Amino acid sequence: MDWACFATADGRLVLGRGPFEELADCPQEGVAFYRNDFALQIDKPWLQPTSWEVVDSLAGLFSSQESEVLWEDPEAGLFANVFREVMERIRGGGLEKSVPVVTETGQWNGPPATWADLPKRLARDMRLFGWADGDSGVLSATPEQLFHLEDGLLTTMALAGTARSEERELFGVDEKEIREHEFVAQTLMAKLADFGMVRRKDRQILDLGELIHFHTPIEVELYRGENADNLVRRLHPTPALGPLPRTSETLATLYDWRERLGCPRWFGAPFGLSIDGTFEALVGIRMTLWQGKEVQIPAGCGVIEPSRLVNEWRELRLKREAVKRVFGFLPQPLGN
Ligand SMILES: C=C(O[C@@H]1C=C(C(=O)O)C=C[C@H]1O)C(=O)O
Repeated sequence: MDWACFATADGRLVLGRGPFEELADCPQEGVAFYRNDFALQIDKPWLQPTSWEVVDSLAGLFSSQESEVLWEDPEAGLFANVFREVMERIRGGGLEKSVPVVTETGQWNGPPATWADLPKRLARDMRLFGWADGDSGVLSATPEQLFHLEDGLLTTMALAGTARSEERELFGVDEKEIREHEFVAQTLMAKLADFGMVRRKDRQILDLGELIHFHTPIEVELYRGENADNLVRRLHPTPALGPLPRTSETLATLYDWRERLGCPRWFGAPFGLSIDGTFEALVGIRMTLWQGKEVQIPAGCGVIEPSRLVNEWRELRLKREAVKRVFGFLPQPLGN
């Protein structure tokens, strides 16, 4: 890896430069990035940079140019097949929820010049992270935190349920969206109960400008010191990105659906930073991935029994469009 960046909860953008030392365990001191794939298959996920600094832009990481991208619409038929299989499993009783992912692919000549200023242009609740390795890389502006760990206090969130900002009133009373969200919130509460005293705040609406989500903050006063790797394994994937119930079988079917739909391994995966004795992991969504001339934007949708194919397909497009606007592939709407 050549570089990695992570926007911390207190608003610093930490940029680490390679070569990175790969470690199986979190180092006791200094700064280390945590990178794993969706299936958590990386043996040495901790990456210690040769040097690091706090920056306020990504200038210098990307060559500035007029970016041109030729996007190709994802195939509806492939998604429809997977959607049908998800529904069959749900109706068969072995599954309550899963999260198929559709990836739009394009050919580009490089990132838009605006990427340098991305840190300044993001909505308050979007957190930036990314990395590059030779001619491939990832940049994410994610609204979703897996967890933050500091002084025996773990904070996390349920984030699920999606609509356009204009639909806010109806969204607030939409039973299907509330149910989808509650699956995530209640599963997190149950998983965390072993670790300490769990407190849940009220469900809120998180407004990202173009999209809104239900958001429930959760915090846990830990009974004892917990290891970051164990917590990642315990919590990832939450039902915001993973199956419910989460068993080796439901995970295996999700891996299969993701693979058939061409989902990149980094999508939905945890990415974190250990600094000053705190650790935080974000959930890798709302991202652009690239490899040479190819660029990808994946998006997932939570499917539960009342979900309908056309609505989910629309939600996936909505999420991709929001990502395209954030990353400068589409113009910002007037007024922003
Ligand atoms: C899977 C994504 O987002 C997740 C799924 C959501 C949903 O299904 O409503 C909402 C927020 C995220 O937890 C994505 O952005 O691709």
